[in-house]
Amino acid sequence: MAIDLLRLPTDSIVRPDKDRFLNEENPFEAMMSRFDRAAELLDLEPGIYKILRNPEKQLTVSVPVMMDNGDVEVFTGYRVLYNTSRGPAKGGIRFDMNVTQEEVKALAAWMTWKCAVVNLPFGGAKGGVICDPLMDTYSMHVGRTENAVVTGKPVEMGGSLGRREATGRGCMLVTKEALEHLGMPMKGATVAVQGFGNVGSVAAKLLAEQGCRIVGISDRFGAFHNKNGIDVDAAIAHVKQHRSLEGFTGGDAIDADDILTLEVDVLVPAALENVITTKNAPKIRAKVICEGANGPTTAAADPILDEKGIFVIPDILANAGGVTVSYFEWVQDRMGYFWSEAVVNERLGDIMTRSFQDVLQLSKQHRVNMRTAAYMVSISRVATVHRLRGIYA
Ligand SMILES: NC(=O)C1=CN([C@@H]2O[C@H](COP(=O)(O)OP(=O)(O)OC[C@H]3O[C@@H](n4cnc5c(N)ncnc54)[C@H](O)[C@@H]3O)[C@@H](O)[C@H]2O)C=CC1
Ligand SMILES: O=C(O)CCC(=O)C(=O)O
Repeated sequence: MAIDLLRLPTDSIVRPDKDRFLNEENPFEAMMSRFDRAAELLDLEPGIYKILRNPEKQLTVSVPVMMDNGDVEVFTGYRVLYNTSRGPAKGGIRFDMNVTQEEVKALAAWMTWKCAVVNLPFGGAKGGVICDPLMDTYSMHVGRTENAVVTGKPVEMGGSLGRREATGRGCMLVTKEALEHLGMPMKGATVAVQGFGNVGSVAAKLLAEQGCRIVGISDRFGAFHNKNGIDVDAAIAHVKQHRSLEGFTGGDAIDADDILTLEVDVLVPAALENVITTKNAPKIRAKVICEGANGPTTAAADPILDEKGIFVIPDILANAGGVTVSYFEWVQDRMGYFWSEAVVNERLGDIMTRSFQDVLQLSKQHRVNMRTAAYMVSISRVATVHRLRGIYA
């Protein structure tokens, strides 16, 4: 028989010490400490608090793959369904040799909060496995073409126009909102971008189109500074030709770490987790940080950025443009009717702007930073559905 967690006395809850970071770089702990802060401010009831601190389901799988040479290799993969109360668990699969279960758990939780902060009818999940994308294999299993099951597909196969640019576009849109809120003009605002792949290069291009001056860019192979403004199209063309920024001549080469500490209006970390830590946070000189990557700032670095008065647009909001257009892709596939790129971008704009304003309003109301406010918006939306559907739904 199920115990009604809501009826337990509050003092039976052991809340972890929110100021204690066992491992600054453990992404799941980072997620949890932010979750705890928001849950406390929301005065979340004990039952829902406990439910939301744990993934619904975790699976470890062995995936057999027939290699090109005919040999069969078996790869380990993880799938974490963090929460499905708001809808099917959305979240891609990370293909990487270094995936860990803790990382997949954190990414699945972030997908839950990300989908909720932009109010998509999805829960959150993530997977990690080492092989090529699976849509053909999945379609083979179900005996028909299942376009709606995989998002980020080529447009010719049921993908959405605008998906490739969506995450970078979302970064540009929330940066625009943030600068307007802070009374800083977009035109002439200086920007540094770490990571020049899908998210970073598109964010740089779209911010430049809005009048910003991109003074620093970097990727795994090089970092460049140009106080007069980098020609972003030339940098994109360079990467297209050489597959990296190495050898780019449109700026002075600088140390890779220095991209994060340039004196700029806006810093866009769009490469990796855990790049802003207690070590370098005191040296960061940006006024606004737009987190294009998932988890670029450690939880222990948050208070340092707060003390410096840096306005951080948190990852679960800043990079939610990608999952939003993936949602649009799912909707279009289910209808079998596809929107023009202008319609996709307009609807993305509506969602990103409204979500930014929802978070900003709560941040003012509770006098908390944007990250805590974003978690509060998400957690309260997920918690509401648990209450409406019954606590165990
Ligand atoms: N692509 C998407 O739609 C979304 C991506 N994200 C997150 O954004 C981040 C970037 O994703 P993508 O742009 O799609 O990946 P990508 O693989 O296209 O680009 C990654 C970029 O980061 C650079 N990079 C890697 N290590 C670096 C280092 N040590 N220093 C500087 N640059 C480094 C790479 O050289 C590359 O330019 C990831 O954290 C990803 O999880 C989040 C939401 C959606
Ligand atoms: O739903 C998608 O397209 C993936 C989005 C994603 O991986 C993320 O937001 O971290």
